[in-house]
Amino acid sequence: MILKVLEFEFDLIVLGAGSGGLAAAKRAASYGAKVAIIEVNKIGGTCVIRGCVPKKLMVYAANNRRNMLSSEGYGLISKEITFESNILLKNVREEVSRLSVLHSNSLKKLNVKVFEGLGRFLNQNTVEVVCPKTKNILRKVSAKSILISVGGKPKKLNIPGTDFAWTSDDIFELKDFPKKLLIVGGGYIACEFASIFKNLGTEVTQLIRGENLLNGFDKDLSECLEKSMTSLGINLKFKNQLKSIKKINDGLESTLESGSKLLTDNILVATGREPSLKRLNLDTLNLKMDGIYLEVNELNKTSISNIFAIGDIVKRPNLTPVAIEQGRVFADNYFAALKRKVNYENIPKAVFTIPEISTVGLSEEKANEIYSEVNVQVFKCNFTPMSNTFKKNKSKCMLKLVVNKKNDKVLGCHMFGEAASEIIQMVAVSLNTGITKKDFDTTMALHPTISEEFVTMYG
Ligand SMILES: Cc1cc2nc3c(=O)[nH]c(=O)nc-3n(C[C@H](O)[C@H](O)[C@H](O)COP(=O)(O)OP(=O)(O)OC[C@H]3O[C@@H](n4cnc5c(N)ncnc54)[C@H](O)[C@@H]3O)c2cc1C
Ligand SMILES: NC(=O)c1ccc[n+]([C@@H]2O[C@H](COP(=O)([O-])OP(=O)(O)OC[C@H]3O[C@@H](n4cnc5c(N)ncnc54)[C@H](O)[C@@H]3O)[C@@H](O)[C@H]2O)c1
Repeated sequence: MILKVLEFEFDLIVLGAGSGGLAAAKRAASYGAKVAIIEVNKIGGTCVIRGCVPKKLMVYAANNRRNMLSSEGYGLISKEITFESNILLKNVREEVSRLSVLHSNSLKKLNVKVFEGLGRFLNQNTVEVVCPKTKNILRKVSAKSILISVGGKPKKLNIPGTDFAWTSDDIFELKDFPKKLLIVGGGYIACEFASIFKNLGTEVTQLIRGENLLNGFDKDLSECLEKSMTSLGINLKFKNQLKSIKKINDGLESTLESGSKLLTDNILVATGREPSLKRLNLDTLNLKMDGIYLEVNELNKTSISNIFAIGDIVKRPNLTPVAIEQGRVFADNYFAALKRKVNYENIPKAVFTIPEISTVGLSEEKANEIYSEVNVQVFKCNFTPMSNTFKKNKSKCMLKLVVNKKNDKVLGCHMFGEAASEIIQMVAVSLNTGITKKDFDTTMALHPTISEEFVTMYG
């Protein structure tokens, strides 16, 4: 019997040109694979277009204004600081477009074929590209393997008037900042935008369903952030929920579970994200699911052997570096037989509030749960950083090490304060090599810095 070898137009189709998809397409093409990438929006995905990058640029704006407002003690006196939000928003959009073009150009250089439109499955080797507006089918594309990297979208609240509220996607389309804003949620996006808007002059109320900010982070971090946000004048309302939204003249009236009402210009709902799988026509494939996520094995292979999935559609930390690494590891294994695995240990995380939060490894609570409280030792210090000496706002910083008493291994490192994210990136390297508390103690301090406290903390 002669087996017929199927001919496909491409070696790989990548669905979605975001953090993961771009990384995988570029790496696969660098091995000589014939790659097509399908994108329904701008090239770049959530991180570049409506996530990490535009958000961080806004954080820089907020940080600058905060410093300008509190620099009199340093002899820096500015009579009036006006914030033209339209300028910031326009500049951010221009930068994002520039980065999108850079990504497109690098795809071109690598001979990756870009199809603009919505990709959806016809079968396990074929995808059709559809115009999202007219729904016309533009093209059919086939490949030996397909990588799904379509990312996620914000969850909406199922309450009356929900469509009046913004999600994070809408923030980057604004022409101006609102004067009064209600933010719903206590996670990453809610805290980051509460900090951005408040530091740029908006009156902010934040509504949190639970008792703490940033559930799952070390308790000391969430407590530090709560104190700092309160002292900044953010109105934090815990153990309350949004029940309905009504449009009143130019504003929005929110009714809360407690019965009280709030009038603001706008509402930002930041209550989590979900995989964006609905438009892929996945019913034709019957892929196995893991709850709302696609089920994959450790090589990111789905239940169909030539289809892979990475990024925010799989049940792993939904962060850009994770999506990028999954994309690269997929391409290294599939196109260069490298036998690599993604290392999910000690993923550093940061919440870009002002001051910011960063963390790597186990929280004190998680370490106690795993190793039992008697085996865990905590080293912690709180102090006012020198940079705040002449400032009115004397925000403190907090540094913490969680150590396994039995073998002296550092299990977790947490920080609240300026440059916390920059510092924790380096600590993550050390944790991955199994650093002990003694290694910290025998490292010379760099003075005067905030991070020197990490090597001078004694129990
Ligand atoms: C406001 C915000 C701030 C964030 N800040 C950070 C941060 O500071 N640090 C960090 O590490 N992470 C951050 N993240 C998370 C990070 O952006 C995501 O984890 C990351 O972008 C996921 O990459 P991905 O490749 O899975 O998907 P995405 O980057 O979302 O890319 C998916 C792409 O697929 C496209 N697509 C969807 N469906 C189809 C289809 N059917 N056909 C064709 N194309 C399709 C989409 O248009 C999109 O471009 C943030 C997220 C948000 C929302
Ligand atoms: N700095 C960063 O790395 C960064 C920044 C932004 C987003 N992200 C990524 O994007 C993801 C999504 O961010 P996010 O802030 O939307 O999600 P999140 O999971 O961090 O926080 C969601 C918040 O909404 C609350 N919530 C959920 N359902 C609710 C409901 N029905 N009513 C009221 N509150 C509700 C949760 O208790 C939680 O406080 C993050 O988990 C993270 O992976 C990362």
